[in-house]
Amino acid sequence: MSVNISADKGAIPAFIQESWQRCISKGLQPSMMDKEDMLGAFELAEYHDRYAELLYHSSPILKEVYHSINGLESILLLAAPEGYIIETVGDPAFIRHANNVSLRKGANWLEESKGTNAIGTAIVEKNPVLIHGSQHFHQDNHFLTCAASPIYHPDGHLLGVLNLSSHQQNYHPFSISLVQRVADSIKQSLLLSHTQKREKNLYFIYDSYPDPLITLDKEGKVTDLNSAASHVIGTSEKQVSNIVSGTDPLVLERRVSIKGQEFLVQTLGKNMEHQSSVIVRLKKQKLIDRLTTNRYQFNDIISNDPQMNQIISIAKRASALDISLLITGESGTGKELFAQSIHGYSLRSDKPFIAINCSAIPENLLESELFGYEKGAFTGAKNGGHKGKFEAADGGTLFLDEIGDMPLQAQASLLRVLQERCVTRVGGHASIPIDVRVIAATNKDLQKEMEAGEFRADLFFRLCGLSLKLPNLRSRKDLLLLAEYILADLPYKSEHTELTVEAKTFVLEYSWPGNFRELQNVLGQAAFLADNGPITRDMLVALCPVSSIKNEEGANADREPRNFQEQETKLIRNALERTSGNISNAAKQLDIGRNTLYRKMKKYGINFQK
Ligand SMILES: Nc1ncnc2c1ncn2[C@@H]1O[C@H](COP(=O)(O)OP(=O)(O)OP(=O)(O)O)[C@@H](O)[C@H]1O
Repeated sequence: MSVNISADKGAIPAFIQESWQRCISKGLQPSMMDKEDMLGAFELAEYHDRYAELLYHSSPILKEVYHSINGLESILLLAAPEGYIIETVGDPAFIRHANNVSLRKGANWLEESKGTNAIGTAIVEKNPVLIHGSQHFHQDNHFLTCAASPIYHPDGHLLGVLNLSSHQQNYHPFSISLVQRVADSIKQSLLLSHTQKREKNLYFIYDSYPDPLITLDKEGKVTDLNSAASHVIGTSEKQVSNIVSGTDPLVLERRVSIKGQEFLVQTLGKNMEHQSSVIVRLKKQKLIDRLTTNRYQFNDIISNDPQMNQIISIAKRASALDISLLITGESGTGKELFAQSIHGYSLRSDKPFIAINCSAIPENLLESELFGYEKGAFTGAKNGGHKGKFEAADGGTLFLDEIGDMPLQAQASLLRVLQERCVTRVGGHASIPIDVRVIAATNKDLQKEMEAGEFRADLFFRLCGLSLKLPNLRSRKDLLLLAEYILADLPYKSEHTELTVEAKTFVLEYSWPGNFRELQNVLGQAAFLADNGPITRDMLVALCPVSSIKNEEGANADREPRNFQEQETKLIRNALERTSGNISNAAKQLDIGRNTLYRKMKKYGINFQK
């Protein structure tokens, strides 16, 4: 046969003409088959191993389909993506004909081997194809009519090809849709088994998760608990319900006490597959201290605020010097974040970072926690004695959080340790040398505390080799950036989780007394409330105490902007003030284009003078 593409053009589908062209360009000849590419028994067995999952899911389906088309003198074949036939089910009489052209297990039916044919061309086209009679490139195959469909793995890669072949006089228009549907059934079967495996894995993770996990339905009824939860709480439905009762999916964290142990109850969010259920995690709280491994680095500090950036650069320089540091700032401004980053940036970074919250430890235990104790030092002291935090932090950094709350007696002992660079355990005599850098932090005004006689001035000067005062959130110029960062980091965000213009105004106007932590908490709850939609001003207002709205513009600021225009005008004025009238920067902060900003300034009659 000579392949006359132009003569047949009208009747022959374009993809077949293209296939013929490929065959010709590879030097194939319609009248002559190339040498057979046939797998040996051993290689075929290897293919069976490689495609065991496909064979497992398709074999029963192929048998069932064949059963329903039995009598049509046909053969169903499964080929690997490499073109080799790995499974056949068919009419014995037809199988003999098929054998004559190597339409059998082990043979390769890529276009390179067999010219235009349903298996090879479906692999090229990545779509179901029908190749009928003389549309086959090789003359020997003209007696066939074949339909083939690719089978895709649930993750999208080509897993094989399903082919139905018959005598061309038995051609039936349903053949292509039949192979397509069978290929789909095989894919569904694979998908189901993958989902089941995934669910099993998820359940395994849920059940073996080290913290107690409890699942609640939308009415707040307990539907499941993992092994850790049954171990900690017991399996009595009443006990479990008591612990989670009142769990509001919008309240992300609260504390409970179970058998004398403190737990943080955290709502992990909606279970997406069962829209309305909620998973609650109980996280064990260490009351006394946090033996923190160093977690944060300077890179983790989000900032586009000039003042904050300057503090970061000072803190980096101070990291290298082994001086003591005092970090001050309101609660939630990032004092511990800085302390950890400084440690991570210093030459002590491979040594321990130990944090201790001076306000969380009962007064009579603070010294033994800091300096350790010898056996029998006090009632309840462990027999072998105990290392204190100074010894535990040896070589590294000790972070004394809430130093402003340290009792005076402990302050005196701390001063001695800092001066002598040695600790003596409570109840002991030996002086143990220590090499520890101290970083202290407080949200109190130590100056006032000193004036009131509550804080020792000599200790203050010891601690304050350098002081870093962290700005509060309301004075920062990068509030919207922080908000964006927090939203982007939420596990349950969607592409629509963003602040509306009015909500952005609110973020800029609210005074955020709880600083970063409050912003994080409010946005986390709002995103949850928004249920994958935009976060509105109303949602934020509902989550924040109204009394904390900033009051910057004298008498007029007593009231809320009345409408959208007023809000937008205020938002624009604020942005221009913050950027000293720099249009590009203001537009960037507002997340709008420069031209839009000019247009809006004109519209609202804003004439900002630098
Ligand atoms: N600029 C920032 N970038 C990224 N995360 C921040 C930033 N500021 C604060 N945070 C985060 O806010 C939370 C509170 O920070 P941190 O605990 O360091 O504050 P703090 O000032 O020590 O608070 P407190 O005085 O209540 O102990 C932490 O999760 C911290 O990671």
